[in-house]
Amino acid sequence: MTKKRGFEIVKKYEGKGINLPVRQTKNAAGYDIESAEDFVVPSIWKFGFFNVLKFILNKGKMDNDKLAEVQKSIKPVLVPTGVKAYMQEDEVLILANRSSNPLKRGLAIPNGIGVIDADYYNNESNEGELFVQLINFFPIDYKVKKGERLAQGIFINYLTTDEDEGGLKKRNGGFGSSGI
Ligand SMILES: O=c1ccn([C@H]2C[C@H](O)[C@@H](COP(=O)(O)OP(=O)(O)OP(=O)(O)O)O2)c(=O)[nH]1
Ligand SMILES: [Mg+2]
Repeated sequence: MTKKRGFEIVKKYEGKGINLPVRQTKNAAGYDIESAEDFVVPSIWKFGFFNVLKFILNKGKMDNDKLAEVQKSIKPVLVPTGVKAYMQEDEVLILANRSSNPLKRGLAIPNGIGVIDADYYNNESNEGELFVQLINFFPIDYKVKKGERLAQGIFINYLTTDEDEGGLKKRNGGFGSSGI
């Protein structure tokens, strides 16, 4: 069988009990993607609240170091999955949240959806490992268990405009690797 699309375990997590994503029901669109580790998604309030309050009381003025500290405390986390996805050149894997996540766990994907490009697979910086970007808007930290299903991956085709042959850059990572 020629390989068209699928998931593989990245080298770093070989032999570490990672499950490849599966669909739960016959016609489910999404392959459920699990956390590769126990992981804490800190509440955005826990560390940020008092700093934000100070910021407001200070009428929006804050020195750069303090501001960096505030932003860091509210930053989303990248949960490792231990898996990478291969697909055809005209395909993309969409990482969508599970609808139960905001309701039951306060977990949201702040980038809306994750876009996993076909050329992310086996990139030289992280081998193409998928990461789920999350924030926790509930007031207490959320403890993710290894193997907990956090997001779902949906493979789709994408279209390109006339005479577009693609960019010239080589993908060597994610999360801003192509520049500002
Ligand atoms: O939720 C996500 C979103 C992205 N990625 C990886 C795969 C994707 O191919 C790469 C780049 O994503 P995107 O193009 O959305 O982010 P960017 O900020 O534009 O980064 P880059 O400059 O690397 O393209 O990061 C993930 O692992 N999870
Ligand atoms: Mg990009």
